[in-house]
Amino acid sequence: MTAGGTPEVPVAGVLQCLEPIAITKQEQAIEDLQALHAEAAPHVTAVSVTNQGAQLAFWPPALCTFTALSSINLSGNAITFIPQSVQALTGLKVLNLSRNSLTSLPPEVSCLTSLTELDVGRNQLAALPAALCSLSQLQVLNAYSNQVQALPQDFGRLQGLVRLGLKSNRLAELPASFSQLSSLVELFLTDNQLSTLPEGFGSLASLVKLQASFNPFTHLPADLWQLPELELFRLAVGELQQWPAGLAEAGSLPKLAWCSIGRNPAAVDVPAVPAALPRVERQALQVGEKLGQGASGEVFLGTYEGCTVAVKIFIADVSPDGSTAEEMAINCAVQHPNITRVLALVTDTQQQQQQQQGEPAAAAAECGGDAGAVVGLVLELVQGKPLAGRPTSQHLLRCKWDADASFSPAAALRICHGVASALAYMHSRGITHGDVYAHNIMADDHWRPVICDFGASFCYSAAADPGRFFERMEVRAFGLFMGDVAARISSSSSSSSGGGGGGDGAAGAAAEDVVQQLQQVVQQCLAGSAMQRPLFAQLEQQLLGLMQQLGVAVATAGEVQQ
Ligand SMILES: Nc1ncnc2c1ncn2[C@@H]1O[C@H](COP(=O)(O)OP(=O)(O)OP(=O)(O)O)[C@@H](O)[C@H]1O
Repeated sequence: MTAGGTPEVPVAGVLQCLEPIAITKQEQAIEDLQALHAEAAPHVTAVSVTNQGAQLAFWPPALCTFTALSSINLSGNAITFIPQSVQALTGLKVLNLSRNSLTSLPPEVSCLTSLTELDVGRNQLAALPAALCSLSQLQVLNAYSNQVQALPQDFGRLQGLVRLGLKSNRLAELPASFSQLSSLVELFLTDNQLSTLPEGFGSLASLVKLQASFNPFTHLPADLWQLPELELFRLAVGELQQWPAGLAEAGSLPKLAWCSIGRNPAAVDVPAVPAALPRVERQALQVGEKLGQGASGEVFLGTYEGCTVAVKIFIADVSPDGSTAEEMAINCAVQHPNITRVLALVTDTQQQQQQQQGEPAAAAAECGGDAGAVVGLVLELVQGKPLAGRPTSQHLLRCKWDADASFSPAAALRICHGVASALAYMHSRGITHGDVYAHNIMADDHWRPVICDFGASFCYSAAADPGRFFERMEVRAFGLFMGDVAARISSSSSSSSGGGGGGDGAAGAAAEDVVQQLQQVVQQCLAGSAMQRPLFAQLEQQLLGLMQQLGVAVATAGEVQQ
């Protein structure tokens, strides 16, 4: 508990004084609690009792006498209801009640007129009260993992909402007023029962991120394709029969850069995993240090047939952006020097037996219809690390780069050329990566980039996409990536290798000229009209031309070729 100007106070002790019966376990005790309460109540601005091992069985009513409170965090307790007296907390701005046992919210929440953030995720709410809709200051509402079946009809009155989390509920439709949420930037609808979105959805003029995979969408409103700011659209695993043709020509979704539509009838089936690909039993693999972890799996250093490799073990049979089986199948289908190479499938016979006996098991996927519980991939080890960190909610859809990340002109060109080459290869086979970000691109000592993570990838029919919308969309993601790399070019960078590192005099001027040209290529990729963007094959050639101007060699696996 913190109070402006007063020392930090162990909150569990204060709450014990206020509501002895509310705490089932108590780990701390302090002296003279009554005096402390009397002194502290008017000043305390924040209370946090969370994950301390001391579970609150219910909301301590006396907490509502702390009228100076602006933040309450009671997440991870066993609270079943919020008392009516909560109405006194008119100055409360942040309320976190996630991971409790709430079955409803009282109408008195409408009195929390200063509330800007409300987190009621992972409870047992069957509905959100209509009273919530009067919270005009509310910017963040998180209600993921509940059992909400419908939103109040007036939901659109929440016009200050910027971030709305409704993942893993039972929503079958959204109210018509939803289109009035004009400030909404991030919307999470993954894993509901939605078969469409309301007409007028295209009025969400601020929407940048729309996560809507794992819904039985059969159709989408026509105006959705006009969303002017939408950059990320996840729509995997649904019933969508057709992706509208002509989106590129119509100037639709001008800022879309990341998309996934895998496992919809509108996508093309992924290729079968080659039968000749070796399989190795999980128990027979030597696995060591963890190299990384993402939403879909954990990656370890391992040994396979005497070679050091990376072993990716999937943590569930679905990932936030699609299914693990499709991710594996697509990764197996692509072979390119700038794409992480699959050496073998990892199987788990024990797990397969458990599944056959009807026991729950961890991730296991049928790859291409062939038998066996495939739980992971043996991958060629990339000697290097991801170029940047994942985007955080603070950096909405933009990777987190180290403050000192810098590239020589040569290194930057090698990276950009390698990625363009890999994406040209993928799109020539009708595959969209779907997640082109610096955090999914690793680079080795020679600045050979390697694209990994096919969790959002999908196959499409080039014939049904004559304007090449999917490719031009992904060119925008590449342009954003390339812009980040170009912004970190320094002619004095120690990343220089293979010539063309800049330096003094004529060489320096040539490097500067090339960097300027690279910036122009970035701008072409970011063109507001998709049809004006170049395709990856052109980009690969343009970047190769820049490398040649600077005398830079293409970096390939294990060697640098002139
Ligand atoms: N072939 C490889 N060689 C070395 N390290 C690797 C390799 N593949 C992945 N890694 C490491 O493991 C991390 C996670 O891998 P990956 O991005 O494939 O997982 P993910 O669960 O799909 O992630 P995301 O949350 O982005 O979907 C990478 O960021 C990287 O650090």
